[in-house]
Amino acid sequence: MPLLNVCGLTKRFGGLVANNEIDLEVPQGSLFAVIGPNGAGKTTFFSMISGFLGSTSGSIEFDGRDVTRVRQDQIAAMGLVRTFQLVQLFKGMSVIENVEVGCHLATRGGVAASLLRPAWFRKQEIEVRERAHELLDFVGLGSQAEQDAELLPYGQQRLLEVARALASKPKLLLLDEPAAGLNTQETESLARIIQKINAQGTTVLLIEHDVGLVTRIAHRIAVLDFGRKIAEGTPDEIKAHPEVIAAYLGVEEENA
Ligand SMILES: Nc1ncnc2c1ncn2[C@@H]1O[C@H](COP(=O)(O)OP(=O)(O)OP(=O)(O)O)[C@@H](O)[C@H]1O
Repeated sequence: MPLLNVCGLTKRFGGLVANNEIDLEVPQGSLFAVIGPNGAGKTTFFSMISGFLGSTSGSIEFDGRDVTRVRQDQIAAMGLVRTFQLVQLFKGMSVIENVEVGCHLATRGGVAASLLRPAWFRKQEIEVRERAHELLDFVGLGSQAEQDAELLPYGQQRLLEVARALASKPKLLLLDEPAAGLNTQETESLARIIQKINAQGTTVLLIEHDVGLVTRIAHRIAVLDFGRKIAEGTPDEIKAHPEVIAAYLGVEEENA
């Protein structure tokens, strides 16, 4: 059974069909990518899967449950967590506090516990801090833990966003253009981090513009164009797919 099973997913904005009958099965444990030109419908697709946007028709099943009409906070609590195309960190907080907020989504507590601070709550606070440190080390930001998150260079803010998303221990991590705005070296280190996340058992679905990155790390790739899925396959199959070459890679097909 796939971890995510999308059937006939469609989104209309007035007369515009942003997603048109998209089918997608993301196997448990895979590193899956969705690519496509600007305006192809990638973000719309992600927003529907993560519950930020209602669909016009179609269905979304996650971890064996129909989540088509489930709210985004409930979907996140089930283990489907996304990052955004534009970095969205908590302002006025340190690097580690940003990750701790993510950790708290996966722990018990509430206002009463944070005021009364019973023993179990204090123990939990220590565990949260330890886990936040581990996650910062994991993405290579361990030495910047106490720094103001807003003062991090852009590439590191993106890594912090990934660490925060991991803090809630997602089953499926959706990464929306994680390499946007990164230089070659930062993209390489991000690629290694995404592979490590996947190797540790988290299923990853990413949207990317950087075809080079995607074909290097993804197990399977789906291609959107004008709201339709025009191809799906392994990186080698996608690189050789005539419709993808014509629509996306912008290169003339050989012998055409
Ligand atoms: N809220 C909205 N209202 C109206 N049209 C929208 C809305 N959101 C997206 N669209 C349109 O739907 C189409 C798909 O947009 P979407 O942002 O999903 O594409 P994308 O592949 O993510 O593009 P990009 O790579 O530029 O982010 C575009 O034509 C866009 O203008």
